[in-house]
Amino acid sequence: MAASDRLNQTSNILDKSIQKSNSQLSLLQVDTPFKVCVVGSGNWGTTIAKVVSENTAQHPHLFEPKVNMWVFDEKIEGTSLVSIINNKHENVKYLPNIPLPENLVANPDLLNTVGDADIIIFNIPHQFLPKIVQQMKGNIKPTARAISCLKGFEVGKKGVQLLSAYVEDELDIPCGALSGANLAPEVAKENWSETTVAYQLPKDYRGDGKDVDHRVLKALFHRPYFHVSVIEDIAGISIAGALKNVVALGCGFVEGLGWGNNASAAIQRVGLGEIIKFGQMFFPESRVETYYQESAGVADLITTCSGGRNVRVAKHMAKSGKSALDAEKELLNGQSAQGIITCKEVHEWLETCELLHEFPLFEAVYQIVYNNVAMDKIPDLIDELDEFRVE
Ligand SMILES: NC(=O)c1ccc[n+]([C@@H]2O[C@H](COP(=O)([O-])OP(=O)(O)OC[C@H]3O[C@@H](n4cnc5c(N)ncnc54)[C@H](O)[C@@H]3O)[C@@H](O)[C@H]2O)c1
Ligand SMILES: O=P(O)(O)OC[C@H](O)CO
Repeated sequence: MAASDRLNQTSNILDKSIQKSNSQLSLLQVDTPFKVCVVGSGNWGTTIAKVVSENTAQHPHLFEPKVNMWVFDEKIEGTSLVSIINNKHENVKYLPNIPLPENLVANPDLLNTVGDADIIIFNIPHQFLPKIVQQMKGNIKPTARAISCLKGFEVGKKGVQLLSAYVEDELDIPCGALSGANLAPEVAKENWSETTVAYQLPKDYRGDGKDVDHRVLKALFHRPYFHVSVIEDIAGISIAGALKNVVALGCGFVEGLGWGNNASAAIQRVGLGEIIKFGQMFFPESRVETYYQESAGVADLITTCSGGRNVRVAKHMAKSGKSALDAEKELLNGQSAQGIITCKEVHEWLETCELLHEFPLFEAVYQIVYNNVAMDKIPDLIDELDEFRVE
């Protein structure tokens, strides 16, 4: 077959698959279209807001087209970021050079953004979550449903908590999660990638067509360039998403030291073992299969360790001798590398449980970031306690 025929055949297959998925969506009906909002407008917040706004515009029988995005407003050369986004349809600070849909509306008023929403998508660096959730208490629809796109944990009086569980407890609404191998700039440019959404129907599920279910979530997040698998394992995808950021810091250290790909692969091997162990130990409801079957597992570990912000910040620390916070500030223009906070949260939790020795890589990353332990000690720190090695 000639190359042009093969190309035509591929394009026909793609067209048919898009037609099939559109016709499945037109069969999906809801009583009243859901109103969607996004809390957060950083690099990933704005990207996900773009994704869902494209879908709400395309499926008005399922969703109200307008999507409100809460913006923690700031001045950019004297002009408010909110007004720049709404006039220029671009988030010039956190997602420059990406045109945003006109039905995506930036809103600086948190309560006005979330007050009438049926689906609330959380997408902010997780250190800001408690303050935001406190403000939202009593100011949302009791029937609202939430999805957390955050990667991290909440460590407090209740021990180590998934962020989705924290939202559920604080706001008394069901909350699922979205996590995957998703570097925001690539998704924003509409380069193909996959993601995983996890959601469990709540006890007070109001019925098909009346409430959010897996099909509604697929319709909300799936795009031709962003393929969504919807599962129930909220814990599995959230643990993998949070902890791969700590592993990525470890990869950045060895890469910054100039040790190359083998060293980075070794860190990822040990890291994956510790991620799975952490899940089994503290969240036994998480499924080991999720780590290798879903985008939110190994695939996210690989992409983050290849080109994410955490690995870049750690490399910069290794090369410049700067602290984690200084490196983050210098490289990321207001964005966050969540591994810096997550390794501290993990350390505090494991210390409370007297289990630091069970997670040598996580602990080594913490000691390097917070106690100036030399990066080139990583192999010894890991080797001492690496339970996967045969003596
Ligand atoms: N960027 C990515 O590639 C990516 C991909 C997948 C998941 N994630 C996860 O998504 C979550 C959000 O990340 P992001 O990339 O959108 O954020 P970001 O790192 O771009 O952070 C910047 C955002 O933080 C906001 N902010 C700053 N100070 C604040 C304050 N005091 N209160 C509230 N907000 C404040 C800024 O306004 C801006 O919206 C994180 O948990 C991250 O790990 C990120
Ligand atoms: O850029 P990072 O390191 O925050 O990683 C981004 C995403 O979590 C990758 O899926």
